[in-house]
Amino acid sequence: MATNGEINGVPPPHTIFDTILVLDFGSQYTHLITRRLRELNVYSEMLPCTQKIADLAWKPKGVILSGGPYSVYAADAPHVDPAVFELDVPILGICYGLQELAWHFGKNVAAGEKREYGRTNVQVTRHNGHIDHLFDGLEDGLEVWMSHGDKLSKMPDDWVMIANTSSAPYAGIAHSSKPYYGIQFHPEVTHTPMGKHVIKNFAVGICKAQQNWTMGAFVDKEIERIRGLVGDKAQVIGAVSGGVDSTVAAKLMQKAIGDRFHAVMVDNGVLRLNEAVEVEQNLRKGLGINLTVIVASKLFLGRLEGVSDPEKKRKIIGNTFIDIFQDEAKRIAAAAENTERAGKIEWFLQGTLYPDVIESISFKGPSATIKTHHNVGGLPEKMDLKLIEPLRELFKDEVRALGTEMGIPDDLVWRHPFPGPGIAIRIIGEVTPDRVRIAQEADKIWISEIKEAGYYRAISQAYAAVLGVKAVAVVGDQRLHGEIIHLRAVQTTDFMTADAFEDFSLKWLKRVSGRIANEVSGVARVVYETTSKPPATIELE
Ligand SMILES: Nc1ncnc2c1ncn2[C@@H]1O[C@H](COP(=O)(O)OP(=O)(O)OP(=O)(O)O)[C@@H](O)[C@H]1O
Ligand SMILES: O=c1[nH]c(=O)c2[nH+]cn([C@@H]3O[C@H](COP(=O)(O)O)[C@@H](O)[C@H]3O)c2[nH]1
Ligand SMILES: NC(=O)CC[C@H](N)C(=O)O
Ligand SMILES: [Mg+2]
Repeated sequence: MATNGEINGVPPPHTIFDTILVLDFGSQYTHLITRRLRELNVYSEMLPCTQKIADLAWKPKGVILSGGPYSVYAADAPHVDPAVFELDVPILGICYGLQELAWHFGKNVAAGEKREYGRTNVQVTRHNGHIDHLFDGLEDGLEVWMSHGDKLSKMPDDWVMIANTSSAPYAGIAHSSKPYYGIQFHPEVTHTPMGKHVIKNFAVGICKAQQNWTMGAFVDKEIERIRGLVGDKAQVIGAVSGGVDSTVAAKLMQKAIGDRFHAVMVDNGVLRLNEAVEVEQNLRKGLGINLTVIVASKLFLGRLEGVSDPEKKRKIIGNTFIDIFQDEAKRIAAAAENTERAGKIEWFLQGTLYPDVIESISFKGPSATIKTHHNVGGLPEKMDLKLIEPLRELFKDEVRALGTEMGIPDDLVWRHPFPGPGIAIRIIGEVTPDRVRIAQEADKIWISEIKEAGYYRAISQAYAAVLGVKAVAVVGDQRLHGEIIHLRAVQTTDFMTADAFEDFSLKWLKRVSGRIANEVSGVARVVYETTSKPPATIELE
């Protein structure tokens, strides 16, 4: 079925902004192509390579075919719908994408003698006396990153070579009369320093896509879209943690439908120190969001008593959260029945981001199972609510830019992520009220010192945890058998891999450790973790 995702006559971004369609052949870098385009303020969406062009009810300004692990000549290799060549728009093939174009036009791709992997230099070549527009401004060549084993055995008819390397004659090819291009290198990775320039030449120079994708342009259109979707009466409910995603999504809802959006925050007793009070201040007073905070620390800590297994802790917290949220939703719904200006609660707000969407639609080959995403344990289905996901087209840095655009203060927009199960997975062993207090107080000192030293933004996530084994210390001539505080600070771009932050001096760490040991009662020692992920994970449990 052809659909452009239009709801109540309100069009989605790909019908408003010039859009470059990225077709994914399964490369681990495909999402980066989309990222680079967005950074150039060109809107881009990714779809799997199996996308039928007839099912696409919007027209892209250009199409990029990504890299991928297959060999185009293999029997089970994925191929683009040939209708893509009838769209009459420019096409750029990257790596597998180049090979796919060559295969379509000439079936002349074969296994190379050896893999070409790593950095190399590309020379830009002239044909008809000039270099190709794809390489405008790159006449002197460029350093690129390659990762392929197959190669073009011969140029297809009607194609010309536009770039080469010392070992590969076909680093760049172009159709002689149509705007079709192929490059064997990966312009989307940072190891190709001028790669973004090549992508810009294609998207802006060749496809003529407008560079008008900004959060300033997005915000008004999204507010209109939400209003169209929800209508004049329906109400929306959403779980809000005070984290970046839910806060930005909540602010957008507040701007669109005011108090018909109901934000619910649950104080589960394992939040950061004073977090619930601060979130309430920031969201309700600062941002005007219709927020209810439910204090349920006793219920959560009661159910966690005697539980040491991390997965059990997660389950208990998740289930308790759902119980509380459902009760609150019923209460809000009952109250809503008596108001004239508003209707039923029909929607559930979820802060799904574009990486979640990409993860669930990316091409993983014939045997792939598609992953599903639930931020809050399948609540909307259980409660028979429709899902509203205003951030589902955005990457995290776009969410931050959108937050700033809507006047959300920097310390909220740049806040480190905090896991749903909170401090419960930062205490090894049983979660007791005293251990929670120790973790919270130590974390407060750790984070405030990090902020004061100017490290907060350079660090992706930092926290203090309780190791749950005791050590001996001497405090005021008294023997203390106390807790060991574990400090963690990591740098990461995607939270899949991470490195321990290494810019702290030992002197600075010693001072902060001293503060924690002296100021937090019950602490005997303080350690800083240097393990990266993998093998470790970011959280302790
Ligand atoms: N204490 C809480 N009260 C209400 N909702 C919560 C709470 N903890 C988590 N949630 C819900 O779970 C979702 C997922 O949390 P997640 O940490 O992934 O996102 P976030 O908190 O919005 O942003 P960030 O990734 O910056 O922490 C939140 O968006 C929110 O809807
Ligand atoms: O909402 C959440 N519920 C969880 O159960 C959970 N476990 C880990 N995390 C967060 O995920 C990122 C990666 O963490 P790990 O390296 O520990 O797996 C980090 O940002 C973690 O904080 C969670 N977030
Ligand atoms: N990175 C890629 O797209 C590789 C394409 C193809 N599998 C090759 O090895 O040549
Ligand atoms: Mg969070």
